Amino acid sequence: MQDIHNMSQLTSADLELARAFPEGFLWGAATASYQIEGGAFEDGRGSSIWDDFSATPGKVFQGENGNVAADHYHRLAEDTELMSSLGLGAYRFSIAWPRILPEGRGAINNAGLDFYDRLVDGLLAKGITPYVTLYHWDLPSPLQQEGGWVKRETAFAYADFAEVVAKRLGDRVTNWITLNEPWCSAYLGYGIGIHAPGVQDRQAALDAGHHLMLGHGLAVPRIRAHSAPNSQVGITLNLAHVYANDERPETQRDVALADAFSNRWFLDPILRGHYTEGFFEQLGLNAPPVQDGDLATISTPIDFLGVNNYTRLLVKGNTERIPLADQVSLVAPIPSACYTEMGWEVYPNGLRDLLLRLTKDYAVSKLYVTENGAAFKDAWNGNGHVSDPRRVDYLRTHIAGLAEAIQQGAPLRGYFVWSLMDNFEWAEGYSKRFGIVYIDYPTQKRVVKESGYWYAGLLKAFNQAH
Ligand SMILES: OC[C@@H]1[C@@H](O)[C@H](O)[C@@H](O)c2nc(CNc3ccccc3)cn21
Repeated sequence: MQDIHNMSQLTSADLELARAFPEGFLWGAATASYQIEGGAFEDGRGSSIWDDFSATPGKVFQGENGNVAADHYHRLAEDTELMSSLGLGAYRFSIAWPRILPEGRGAINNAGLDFYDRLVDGLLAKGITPYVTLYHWDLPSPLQQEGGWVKRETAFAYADFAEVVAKRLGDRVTNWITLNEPWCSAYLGYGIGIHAPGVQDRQAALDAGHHLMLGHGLAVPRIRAHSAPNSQVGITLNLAHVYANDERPETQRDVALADAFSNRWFLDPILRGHYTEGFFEQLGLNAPPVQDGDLATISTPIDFLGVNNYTRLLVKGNTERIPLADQVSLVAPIPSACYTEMGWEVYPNGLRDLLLRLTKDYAVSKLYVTENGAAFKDAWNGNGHVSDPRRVDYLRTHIAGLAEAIQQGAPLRGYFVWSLMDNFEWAEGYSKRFGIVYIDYPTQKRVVKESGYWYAGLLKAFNQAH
């Protein structure tokens, strides 16, 4: 891979931005197993709920699936070389539970562990620090057949899975993320059913959310027991700062509701040891099946909070009726604002303000932005690189917000751009591209985008400044 650092077109302001970050700040990129690996039926891998969901007509854009994806399963050497050429300090990836325990529990598939062994060793050989997400939504199908995350037993199966992986990789992996976005797993997967497993039952979402958090709490000590003493364990939550569209009382009321549903549902149990007061009533639902000791387990101390953020929430109070927490009306698209291909408003200050709120309201010792990025209409004409100026601007403005947050006291230790490469975007299939590297799926060619050159240049400037 040619040295791509010299091709970046950084402005003098970009160089100054790179220098604004403290020594030791970690720059990385993130992916997830089902979204990039492919190799869906190889070397003993079992089926996941996303294999099943993708195979269900009407669930995924054009019936697309992760059978091949970006074929990462067969391209470890090429892709780790690509990461190295970008100058990444870290790489966040997830473990496919069905590769390790095809039945969800019981028999271990060593070929699955061998794949991640090779990946970790490849990263370390190139000086790239692995950040391992143990669960990024690909629950083994047999566990869903028993009820999945609405069943308490799944939390215990997850902790067993986490220990199997930590036993194999814990001598080399020192950065662990138990879950990616339990809010999405619970609400999108079990509440409104637009993600796997496609259940539409809001009470089930609460129950699943509780068991996901229980699994997190059960797994933390199991991971620590098999990792080096200097290891750190955290969890990644998708969070968004909530803004009021006006000063009306109903807007203030709905801002609190939106914050409870979007953020505090998981922040409060994990970091404060209790659910938000009145939360279940605000949803018009029953409490999940909390057992004695659960909240103590869920709030077991963690070393960092991973934050996935892409946009903000702008709330306009509803005067006609008092909405339920998950039915707050958001402000319609604003003519003067910019939106990504996902329909998400581009609002860089939202990431800064979110990090400052977390610093102010929650006792987090360390924060990482474990995902931030944007989908735009990227095209490649078959030669040269891919021009994606809107993504360059998205990254530039959001990263500038990180520097402000650090300056104002946020204990931010690193940033992972979503994503290293274009990939399977869940129900959107391959129609949405988030990568800083373009994937030409018919040929599986990797084409660094303008944003990839820019990010590589920023990382080089940062390294030169320290
Ligand atoms: O949608 C982009 C990424 C996705 O590819 C990742 O797998 C996932 O971790 C991820 N989370 C968000 C933010 N959360 C979210 C909220 C509503 C719908 C979908 C995602 C964005 N993304």
